[in-house]
Amino acid sequence: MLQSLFVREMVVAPDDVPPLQRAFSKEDWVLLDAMGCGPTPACSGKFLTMHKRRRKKLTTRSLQQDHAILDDIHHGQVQKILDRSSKWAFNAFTLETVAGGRSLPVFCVHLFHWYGLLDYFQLDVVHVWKLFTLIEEGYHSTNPYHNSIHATDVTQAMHCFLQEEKIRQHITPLEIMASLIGAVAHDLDHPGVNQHFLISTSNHLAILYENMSVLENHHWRSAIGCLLESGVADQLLPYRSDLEQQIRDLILATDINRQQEFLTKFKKFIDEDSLDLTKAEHRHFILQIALKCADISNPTRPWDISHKWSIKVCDEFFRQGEFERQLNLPVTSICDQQTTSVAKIQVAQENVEQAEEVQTELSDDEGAATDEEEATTKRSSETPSIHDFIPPPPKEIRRQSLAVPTLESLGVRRHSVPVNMEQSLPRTIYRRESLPTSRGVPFGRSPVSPQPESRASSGLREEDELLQYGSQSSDLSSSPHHSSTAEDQPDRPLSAENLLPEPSITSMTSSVAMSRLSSLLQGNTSAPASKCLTRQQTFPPPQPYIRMRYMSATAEMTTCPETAHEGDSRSNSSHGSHENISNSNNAPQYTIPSIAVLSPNNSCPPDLLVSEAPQPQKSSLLSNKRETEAAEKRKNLQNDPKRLPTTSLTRRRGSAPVSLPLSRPDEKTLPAGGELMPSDTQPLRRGSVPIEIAHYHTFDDESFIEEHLINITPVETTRTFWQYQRRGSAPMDLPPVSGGGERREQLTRHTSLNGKAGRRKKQLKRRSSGGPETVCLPESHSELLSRLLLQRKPENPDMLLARRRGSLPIEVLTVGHSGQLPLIRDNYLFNFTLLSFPA
Ligand SMILES: Nc1ncnc2c1ncn2[C@@H]1O[C@@H]2COP(=O)(O)O[C@H]2[C@H]1O
Ligand SMILES: [Zn+2]
Repeated sequence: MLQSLFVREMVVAPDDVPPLQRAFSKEDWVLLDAMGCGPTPACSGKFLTMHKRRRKKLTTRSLQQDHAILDDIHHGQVQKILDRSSKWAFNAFTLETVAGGRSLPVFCVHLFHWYGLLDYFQLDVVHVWKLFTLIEEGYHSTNPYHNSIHATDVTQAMHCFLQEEKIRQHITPLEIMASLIGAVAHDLDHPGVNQHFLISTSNHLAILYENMSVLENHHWRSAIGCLLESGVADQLLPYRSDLEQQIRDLILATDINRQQEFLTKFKKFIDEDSLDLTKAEHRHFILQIALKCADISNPTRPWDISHKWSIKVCDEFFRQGEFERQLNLPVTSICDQQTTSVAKIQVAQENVEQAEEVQTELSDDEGAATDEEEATTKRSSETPSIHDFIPPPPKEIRRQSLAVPTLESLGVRRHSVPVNMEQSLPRTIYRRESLPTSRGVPFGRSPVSPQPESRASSGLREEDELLQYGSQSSDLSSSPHHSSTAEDQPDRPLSAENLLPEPSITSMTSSVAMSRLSSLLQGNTSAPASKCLTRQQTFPPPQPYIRMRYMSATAEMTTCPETAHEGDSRSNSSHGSHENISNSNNAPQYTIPSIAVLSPNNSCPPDLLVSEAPQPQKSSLLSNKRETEAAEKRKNLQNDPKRLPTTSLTRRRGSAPVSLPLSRPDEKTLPAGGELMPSDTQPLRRGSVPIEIAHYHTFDDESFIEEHLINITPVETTRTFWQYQRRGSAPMDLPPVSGGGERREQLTRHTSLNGKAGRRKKQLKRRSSGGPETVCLPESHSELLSRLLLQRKPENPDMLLARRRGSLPIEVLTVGHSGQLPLIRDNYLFNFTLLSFPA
C-alpha cells in the first residue's frame, strides 16, 4: 500500500537527542498552575467531556489515595516523559494520562522551550500556553482516532524528524515553529469522518471548500484562528504572514488525496539527488513530506502503541461505516466492519518476501530476547502466530468478518510493521533483528545502531516505570492499563460510543429537508444534493467546544475570500480574552440573532438587518393597543430581577439566549460596521433551557408579527403549535418519542468495535452548548420571518420553520460561494435551515 511504502521510505527513528534544557522551570510550573492552566488540570468545566474525566481523576487521586499528588509527583511524571520526548518510543497516551488530559499543550510548550522559540521570538509563555490549550480544545475528544492525542503523537514524530542532521543543520526558527504548529493543528476540529463522507452528505464544509481538501482547509484556518485568539499572532507580527503561509502549506500537504503528487516530486528529488536543504524552497518541501510521514507514522511505533492506534483508527472508520449505513449511503469498504476487520485493514498484501521476512524475524527475535522479555513474551513465543498481533474480539460477539485471521490467510506482516525498521522494539518479536540494517534513511543519513533494550526505551515500559515512579496507590498505578484512554475503563468513559453527546446521525439535516431547501432556494426540485445549502453540523456533533465557533468564525471568516464581519466572530466566541464584555456598557450591544444576516464587509445593508426591519405603522388602534400591551410586558420583564442583563448578550454563547432580539421601535441605531444592534432585548430563552419552558405567545395576526418582527415573548399561555416536549437542542429530525422509539434507537445506537451497542444514556440529552437552538414559529410566522429576512416572498409557501443549530459554526452561513445559490445575494448568506415540523 502506498502509505506503507511511504512510511518505509521516510519514517526513521532518529538518534535520541538529549534535551537542551529542562522543559519547565519550577517557576513555569508555578506560573501555569497559578493561572489555573498548568499541567495539573483546572476544572474549568468549560468542556463537558474532558471536564468530567479530569474531575474524576483529581478527586480519586487527591482525596482518597494520593496526598502527594499535590506535590511534585504529578509534575515529575510529566517531566520524566518530556525528558524522553525525542525518542521514537514516546507514548502520547501515557503523557495524556499523567498530564491529566493536557498532553498537547504540555508537550508543545515544552518543545517551544526546548527549541528556544520562546526566547528567540520573545514569546510570552502564557500566550503560548493559551495557543496550545485552544488547539487541544479544538480537537474532538469523542473521536476515537482524530483527537488531541493524535495531534500530540504527530507533533512528537515531527519533532523527531526535525532532529535529522540534514534538517537540523539548516532549519530556521520560524520553520521549526511552523512545523510544530502545523503538526499539532494538522487535524484541528476533525469531525471524525473523511472528506468523502462530508461530500456525500453535502456537509457545509464540503460546500464551503468546493470538495477540495475540505478537511485540511478547515484545519489550517482553524489553526490560524487559534493563533489569533491566543494573542500569539500579535507577538509575531513581523513573521506572521510567513508563518501562516507555512502552516497553511504544511497542513494542506497532509491531504492524503494529494499523496501521489508529493511522492512523485519526492522521488524525483531522490533520483536526481538534487535536494539542497540550504534552499528554503527545498526545506519547505521536505517539511511537508516530514509532516505527511509523521501523520501516518503510528504503525512504526513500538507495538503496544501502534496497536492501540490501529484499533482507534479502525474504530473511527467503522463508526463512519455505521453512519453511512444508517444514511443509506454506500458503505466505504475500509469502513465496513461487516466485510473487513482491524486485521485486514492493517495487513498489507501478501507476498513471499514478506512472509520470509516474518520467519526470520521470529527466529532472530527469540534469540535476542532478554530474560525479562522472555518472561513477558513467553506465552506468545510458545504459540507464535498472527493472533499475537490481532487480539480476537470477545467471543460472544465475534462475527465472521471479524474472525481471527490465520497466518496463512493473512500470511503477511502487519501493515503497520515496517519491514525495514531497524529499531528494536519491545515485546514485538516480529519486529526485531531481522530488520534490515540499513533503513530507507532520507538524505543519506547513517543508520542508527540498534540500541540495547532498556526499560526506558519502550513505550510500554515507560508506563511501567512511571508506575514505579509515581505513587503505587495512585489511580495510575491502580490501573494496569492506565495509559490507554479511558474507553476500556468503566469509570473513565472516553470512547466515542460512550461519549458521543447526542445521536449524531440525527443531527444531520434530513435529505427531505435538503431537497426542500434546495427547491426553495433554487426553484429547482432536481437540484443536486451537493448544491443544497444546508445548515449542518460538522459530523459527528462536536463536543460542546464553544471554542469551535471561535475558530470557525475567526479563521474562516477572516481568511476566506468571502469574509464575514468580525461581529460574528465575537458573538460566537466563548473566550473572552479579546473583547471586554464588561466594557460593553459604553459600546454598542451586539448580538447575532439565531437567524442571522451577516455582512462580509462590515456593511450590512439596512434592509437585511433585523433591527432595520420595517417599522410598524402606528395609525392602527389595534396595533397601538397591542404594542402597548407588549411594551407593558416587556417592561415587567425588564424589571424582573431574573432577567438577563443586556451586557451578557455581547457574545452569545451556546447556552445564551437564542431568541431574536427585539428592536424598540424608537431605536433604529445601526452601529458602524453594520453589526446587529439590539438596542433592547426581550427576555430571551437560553439555549440550554428547554424550549418548552418558554411558552410562546400565539399570534393570530400577521400584522402584529410584522410589526414586531418576531417578538417571541414568553408568556403564560398554553402551547399551540409545539407538538411535543422537545428540548431546545433536540434534533428536529428525531421523531417524537411516541411511535418513534424504534427509529430513535436505531439512530442512537452505536456499534463499537466489539459489536456491542454502546451505552448512549447521554445521547438524548442535550448538550449545554451543542444542541440546535431553534426559533420555532407557527407556519405563517415562519414564512413571514423568512420573507422579512430575505426580503422576498418565498417561492415555496410550505416553508415551515427556521432554525439554527447552536453548535454549528456560523461561518458556514457567512462564507459561501456567491453566485452558486440564489439565496446568496450581494454576498450575503442567510443562516437558516428549513425543516419539516413533525406532525
Ligand atoms: N494504522 C493505520 N491504519 C490505517 N490507516 C491509518 C493508520 N494510521 C493512519 N491512517 C490513515 O492515514 C490517514 C492520514 O491522515 P489522517 O490523520 O487525516 O487520517 C489517517 C487515517 O485515515
Ligand atoms: Zn492526522
